[in-house]
Amino acid sequence: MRNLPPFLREIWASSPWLTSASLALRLVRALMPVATLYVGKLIIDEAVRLVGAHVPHDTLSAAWHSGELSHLVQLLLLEFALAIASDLFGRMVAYVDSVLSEKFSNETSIRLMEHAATLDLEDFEDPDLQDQLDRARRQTMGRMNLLSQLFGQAQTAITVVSFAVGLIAYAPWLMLLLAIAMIPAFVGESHFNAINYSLNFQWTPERRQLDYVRQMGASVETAKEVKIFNLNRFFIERFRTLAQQMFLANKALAARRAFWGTLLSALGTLGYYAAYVYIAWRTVKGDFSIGDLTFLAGSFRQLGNLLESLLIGFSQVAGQALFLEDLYSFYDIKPEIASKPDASPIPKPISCGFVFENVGFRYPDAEKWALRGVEFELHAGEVLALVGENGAGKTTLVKLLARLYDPDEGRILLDGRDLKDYDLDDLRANIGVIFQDFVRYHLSAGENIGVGDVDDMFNQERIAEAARKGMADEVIASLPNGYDQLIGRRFKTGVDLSGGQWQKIAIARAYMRDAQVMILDEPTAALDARSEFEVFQRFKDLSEGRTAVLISHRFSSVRMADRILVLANGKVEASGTHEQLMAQGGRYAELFELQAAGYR
Ligand SMILES: Nc1ncnc2c1ncn2[C@@H]1O[C@H](COP(=O)(O)OP(=O)(O)OP(=O)(O)O)[C@@H](O)[C@H]1O
Repeated sequence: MRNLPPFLREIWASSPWLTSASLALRLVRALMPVATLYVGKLIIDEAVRLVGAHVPHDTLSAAWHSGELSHLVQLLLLEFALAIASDLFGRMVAYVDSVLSEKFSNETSIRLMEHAATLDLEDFEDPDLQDQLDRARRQTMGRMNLLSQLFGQAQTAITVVSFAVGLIAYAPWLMLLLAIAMIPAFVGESHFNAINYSLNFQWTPERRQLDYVRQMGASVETAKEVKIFNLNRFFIERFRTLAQQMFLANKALAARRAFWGTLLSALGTLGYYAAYVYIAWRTVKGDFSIGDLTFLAGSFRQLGNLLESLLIGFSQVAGQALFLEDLYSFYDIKPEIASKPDASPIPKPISCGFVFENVGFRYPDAEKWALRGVEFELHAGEVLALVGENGAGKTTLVKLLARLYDPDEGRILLDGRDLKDYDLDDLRANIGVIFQDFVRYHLSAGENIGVGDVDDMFNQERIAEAARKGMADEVIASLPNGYDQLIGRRFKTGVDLSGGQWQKIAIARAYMRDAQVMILDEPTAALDARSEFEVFQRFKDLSEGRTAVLISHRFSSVRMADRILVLANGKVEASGTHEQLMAQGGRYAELFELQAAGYR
């Protein structure tokens, strides 16, 4: 329940106007049932009175002209107006609620995205966080009816009070009977809600797996391989097994809930009929009029239903509010990698470069150090190549440079100051990295390059310039709509590119950034030999005055670098120019020879 106040505050913040309108409409609507029923009682009493008053009733016109019917007609008109107004208000409430819910849900989604953007890469790689994010994401969709439900509860509560006031006037202790009869149903509902939540919570990893399997089984990204390896049946089988377990657990709960729900609500019904018997008896005795009987019986029936729905609704609201926990605990996660309050801007230009001092880093929950005792300098203005076998730690080193992670041991200096002292956004703005698993944005070709510098995203000249540098200009020239061509096959008008063409676009994106430090992490693996040669030739030329890091397994490219760092098992094993390393005859020479031999 403690999540409800912030929830209500957010609803209010998303639109004070709509929230007030919804509440005001509901308040009026809440009083209508009792008014309608009371007018009904007056109608019956009046009709009964007229029966005894011997109104001429041979024809309607005779009765009408006697003037005796006018009060009855007024009452009937009032009842009619109430019925129309009640319907109208009901529809207005539904309209306002749906607009408000939509607005609230959009704003929650935006807030979720904004918060997710502040989190560390480490957080994203944590399966627990992914579970939480998954549940939080569902909240934005699923909590829309919580709003209506919550407001509906307030409305019902007002109606209940209005009925109760009427009833207490006639028979106070009957109210008590009714309330007591409802309690077991309420307790039962609350109990099952709690179980339902914990079941949902427990099953989050499985549900994510289900989503994953479903996506793998039927998505454009996987279709090729799924067909070739005939994986359909494998995925379907896995889905079936997982889904079946969840289905059985949910089914068992639903069955228990239905059984106990029926039993406990029968108690409520018993209370109602006990009261009915009592009212009927008092009417027969002459304490109540026929109108009173209908009013009381109607009030009782409605009050009973309302109390039940209020109590059940209350426990449902409580159940739904439990789910808000996920949303708010997601908001509570704070990133560890952030700028210090007095962070400095990145020096322009960088004069000395980066120094790694005894740097060690271990991925969360990993036993093995990805990097340990790493010491080297990356001088300003040099082109440094990183080589090493798979898993040696090359990409990790680059991630530390861009502060996607912070070292667990040692420190990284930039121009003599710890990297943590600099402004994080400014650091990232000064580093252009293209990772080996770069993103293929299903946007236009121009936007794919433009995202390298979002502030200048629509500057056609700069985009064309970056495309030229990254050799993407030829790719784009061949597209039907040039820079405006949607690429990727997710959307209908999209045109897909070859692996190498995507890479050229990604490289152009890095040039778009125009950063002081350029990093290419194996971006050329899919390029043909000629393109790769050219990319590196240009990379070296265009890196004039910039600091550049290049990761590649192709030694023909690596040898162009000013200096080469050989990484092995998370350590720097050797460094020097191509010639020096060849002369040393270590791992570098060995790998180089291996590759060269393949070409002879
Ligand atoms: N996100 C991650 N979470 C946990 N461990 C990781 C993660 N990324 C990499 N590792 C581990 O860290 C070590 C270094 O990985 P890294 O990606 O830096 O290697 P690499 O030299 O770039 O390899 P490759 O040539 O295959 O790209 C590996 O042992 C790898 O298993």
